[in-house]
Amino acid sequence: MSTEPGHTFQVDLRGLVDLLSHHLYSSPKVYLRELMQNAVDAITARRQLDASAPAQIRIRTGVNGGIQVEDSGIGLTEADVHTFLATIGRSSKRAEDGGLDLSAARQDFIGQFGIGLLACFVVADEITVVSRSARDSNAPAVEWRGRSDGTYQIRALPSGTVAEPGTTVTLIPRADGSEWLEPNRVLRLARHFGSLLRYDVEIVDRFGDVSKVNDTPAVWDRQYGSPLARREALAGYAKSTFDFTPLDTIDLDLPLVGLKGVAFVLPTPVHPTKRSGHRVHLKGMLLSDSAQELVPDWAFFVSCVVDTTGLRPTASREALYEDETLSAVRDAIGERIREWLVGLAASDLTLLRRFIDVHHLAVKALARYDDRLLALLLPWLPFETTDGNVSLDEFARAHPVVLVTQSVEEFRQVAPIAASAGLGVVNGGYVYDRELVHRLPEVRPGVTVADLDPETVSAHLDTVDPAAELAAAAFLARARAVCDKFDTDVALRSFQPVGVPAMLVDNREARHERRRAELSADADELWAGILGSLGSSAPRAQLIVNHLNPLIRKIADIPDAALSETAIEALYGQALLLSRRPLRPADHALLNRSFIGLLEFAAAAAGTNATGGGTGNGNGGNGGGGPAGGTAADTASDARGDV
Ligand SMILES: Nc1ncnc2c1ncn2[C@@H]1O[C@H](COP(=O)(O)OP(=O)(O)OP(=O)(O)O)[C@@H](O)[C@H]1O
Repeated sequence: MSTEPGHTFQVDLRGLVDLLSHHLYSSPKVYLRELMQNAVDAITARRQLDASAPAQIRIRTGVNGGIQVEDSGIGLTEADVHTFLATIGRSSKRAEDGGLDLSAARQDFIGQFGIGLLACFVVADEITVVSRSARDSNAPAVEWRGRSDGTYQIRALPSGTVAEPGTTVTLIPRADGSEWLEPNRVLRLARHFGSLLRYDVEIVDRFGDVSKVNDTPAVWDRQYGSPLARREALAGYAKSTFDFTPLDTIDLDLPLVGLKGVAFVLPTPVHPTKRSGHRVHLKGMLLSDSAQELVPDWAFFVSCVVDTTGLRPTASREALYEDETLSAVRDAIGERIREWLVGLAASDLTLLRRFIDVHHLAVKALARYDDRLLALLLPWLPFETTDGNVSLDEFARAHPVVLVTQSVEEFRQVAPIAASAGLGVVNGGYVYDRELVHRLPEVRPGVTVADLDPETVSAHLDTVDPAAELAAAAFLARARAVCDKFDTDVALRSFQPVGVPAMLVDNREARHERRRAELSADADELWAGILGSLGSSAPRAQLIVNHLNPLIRKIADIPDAALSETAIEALYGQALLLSRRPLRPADHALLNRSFIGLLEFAAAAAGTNATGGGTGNGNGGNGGGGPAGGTAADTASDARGDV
């Protein structure tokens, strides 16, 4: 068997550069980060040989329209250049075997992938590296000239050309890259990425003027005259960096991953789904100003800025690599934020109240998963209740039985009536609220929490005396017959406010049950069977008619059956509208029918009055023109057909 000769992959560098520029990096600006990072790493490497070696990084702008980055780092021999610089994917900063096991990347270096220099081809057609090694003092200085088409030249320089070990990288811009190398832009970018770099970087323009890049030590590491001065400095930093003055600042310090920084508590509410961006520096270099993975989801009320040595970047170096370390860091930062909240509850109630005012939604989201926080903060959280917007503790003191609605509309409709009957109701319709209120007894034993159901409301409303109930018997029987069609019971009660003629109390379970029954009626045999087997005996809705309401008293006295039925349908329809629940087609038909029916009666009564019939209320008898004789009812049923 003959063996085919082996071949080597060819790499089209232009294609690779396009790939990086358009898909790996978010912007061409990263070229400067890569250059600064290589310079810092080179100095780190040299200092490992000689702790007193100079640490200078100088960026010269306006050099033939491009830039020059000089460092006093470890430098490269000709062999190093071939091995590391001219081989894509090879890096001197990984384990000795050069493998891609990222966990083996040496702790001290920022780079590790061996592709960073390629980012320079996004803005430059040609990169020149002149270097002299600090490892081998006899090795000549070397010049490498690489082009974006993948070709490079290398030559040894005459001795004496480069006085000191170190490296100088020169970029000459591409036609479409010059804006990124323009002096002011370079200064801004260098400060953006390099403010916390551990070695000083300076920018020298073509007039020789020098600007500083670093802004170290980090604002959280500086010495201040007093805690107040520190607080103010941190607040000033948040203002200039994030454009807000924080409610408070939480120090972050996780020595195991060399992480230090601060979490700023946002002064305004944010939507729980909108996660704030965090500024993450890796060994001083800014990795991202919008990293989201750093804190747990629930902590959406902070924006952090941190510098860490222990986390790893993705290859684009614009996000954090998701691994166990990152997950542990996230948990630890979460724990720190939780401790801060616990601390507030113990020692700074004013700030806690301000925090809860702004972020109660966040805290509610958090308390669902965290029993300790639940115990600590649930009593402080505000809820919409029949006593107004109050904390649960305050509410539970006034109401040993806390009733909670399942929806906002249920609360809107029932709350005033329940309140006047002495019931304490919490609006459970907002996100998390019902779940949290139900957990109150865990925190405050002795308090009872129950869902508000139709029976509870009607049981707390005043019953009417037997004589009045008897007098209304005919009306009630008719009302029950009418409402039975809508799976609704009818009860007569006295309640406040007097102005409400009737209310419909219902719950979601009952509504689902009715919906299921409707579907099962319309479905074919198989589905009807399945839906039928899902059925349960959910409570029926209840139309509670207010005996104190003057209109009800009048309606109860209407002798005419058709008008009385239309009036009952109208009452039901109005209560339905007040309940603000979604209307079904049958509900629309009912509203239409009763409205048109009432208009018919009103028009007929007006006609009777105008012709001088003199029958008083115009709906009392079956006499000529009276609507009850059939006209209105017929029209109403016509209307039913139209819908
Ligand atoms: N200023 C410099 N001084 C000394 N060596 C350098 C310098 N710049 C680059 N190198 C060498 O070239 C190699 C490749 O650099 P490159 O920026 O492409 O990748 P890297 O820094 O190793 O990893 P990353 O892709 O994560 O940046 C480096 O590993 C290093 O050995």
